[in-house]
Amino acid sequence: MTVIAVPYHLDEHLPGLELPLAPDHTVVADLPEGGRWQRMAALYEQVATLVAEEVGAGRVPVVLSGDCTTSLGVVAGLQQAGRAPALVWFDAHGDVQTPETSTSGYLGGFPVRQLVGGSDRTVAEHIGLRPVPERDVVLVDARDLDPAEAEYLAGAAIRRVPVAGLPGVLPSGPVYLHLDVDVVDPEELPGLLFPSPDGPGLADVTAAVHAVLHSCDVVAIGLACTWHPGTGGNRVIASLAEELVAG
Ligand SMILES: NC(=[NH2+])NCCC[C@H](N)C(=O)O
Repeated sequence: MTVIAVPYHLDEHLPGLELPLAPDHTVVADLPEGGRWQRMAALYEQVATLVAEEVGAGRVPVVLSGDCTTSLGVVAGLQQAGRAPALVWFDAHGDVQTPETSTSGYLGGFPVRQLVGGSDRTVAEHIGLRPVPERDVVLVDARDLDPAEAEYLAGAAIRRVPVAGLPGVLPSGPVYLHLDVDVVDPEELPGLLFPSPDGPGLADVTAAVHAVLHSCDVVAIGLACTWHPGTGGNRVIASLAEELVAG
């Protein structure tokens, strides 16, 4: 394992973001002037390069960031290293928005759709990210879907399961395990940017993550620390984060 910190929320540097693990590497980039996706593309290019190097050296990167879009760089890095992964994506949200369908305009609601080849293509084109087939994507507990997301998922090959339904759908090849902490019920994890009620508890999420780590060939992990800085999420999530590096 190797812990990589990317202390950003989208293109915004958050040097004070509390992370639940001490990093071996921290990615900080001089981002160009320009559109937000162009700025994020410059950041994720560095993430991809570092992930590819670490994977090439036989290590499993655990990438900590403040959002879910950093996953674009992680998956591109895995592809560069010859380990094109399936995705097991824990998140309260679907993250399958597009510029046309998003009513909030929140760019952090796009990354799964970008990973399967849709939505805004700026980052994918800049860093050479190839589409992950929809059938290789499992959304775990995406309980908070916008109407356009529900409509898209109803016609897509992406699978969606509750935490307890995971054992039946685990992929057999290399896996990128993504964990947006907002999958956890907000009663147990206050301070989330996008709290979504009625989620699984921390113990159930930890058990499910443990099962993925032990049943799949997990080649990289992304931990999206989507909390407001200063709200103590890093402490609540500490034992779950330790589980990720224990492997
Ligand atoms: N992974 C997340 N926290 N995503 C938040 C997305 C919220 C909402 N679905 C939107 O697109 O605006």
